[in-house]
Amino acid sequence: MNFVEYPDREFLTLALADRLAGDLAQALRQDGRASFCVPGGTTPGPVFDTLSGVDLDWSRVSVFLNDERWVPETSPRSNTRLLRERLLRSKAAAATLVPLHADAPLPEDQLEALAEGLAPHLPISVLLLGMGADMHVASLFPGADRLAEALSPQAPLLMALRSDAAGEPRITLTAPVLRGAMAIHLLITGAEKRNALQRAATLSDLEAPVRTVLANATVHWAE
Ligand SMILES: O=C(O)[C@H](O)[C@@H](O)[C@H](O)[C@H](O)COP(=O)(O)O
Repeated sequence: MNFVEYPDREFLTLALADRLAGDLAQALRQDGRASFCVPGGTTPGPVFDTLSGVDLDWSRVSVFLNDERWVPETSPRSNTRLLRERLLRSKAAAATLVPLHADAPLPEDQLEALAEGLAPHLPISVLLLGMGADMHVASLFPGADRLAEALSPQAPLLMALRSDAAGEPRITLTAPVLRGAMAIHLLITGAEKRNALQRAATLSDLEAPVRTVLANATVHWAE
């Protein structure tokens, strides 16, 4: 793991957006297309704001979430809504959104169709992840009902998981899909998450699911 500490959050935002844009540009040069997998939650908004204005051939970039909360897009908890409002606008409006949500009561109802839509965009060229203070990434929560299966090398691309900490049911990319990314960046802020990351070193993957991507990740941190 490569740990990069920034003087403040604004510095982090600009430097990380620059790094992600560079990785995406490299993937476009190499493969003619790029896939960009991003987190929801509260931390990445400013990075999305900056990236959305970056000059890049966004028309050849597909964008999808690490995970989605099974709520309608009108909900303030919808990660898809966050993506549309903060990333897929300005220059990045030309990117293609690969959905991780559809209108159905349960994620299981749509899992197969969503996985079929996602498969052509894999492997992930550039992966950005957030992390909770409980050391979850995507919706791989410690204690989630099907966590062991989602961490296993044989896991399907997408799974529906439930855990008390998550609130609503989740749909999430699984560990092998996340680990298969060409470039992996983890964005965390604040002392609590930094301490959690240090603690993860002494725990198992089931206790600290973030471990599943750490070996090849660059961690970007600011207070
Ligand atoms: O839907 C989600 O909740 C996310 O994709 C999740 O994995 C997120 O990255 C972490 O929970 C950190 O969230 P914060 O940035 O809000 O702390």
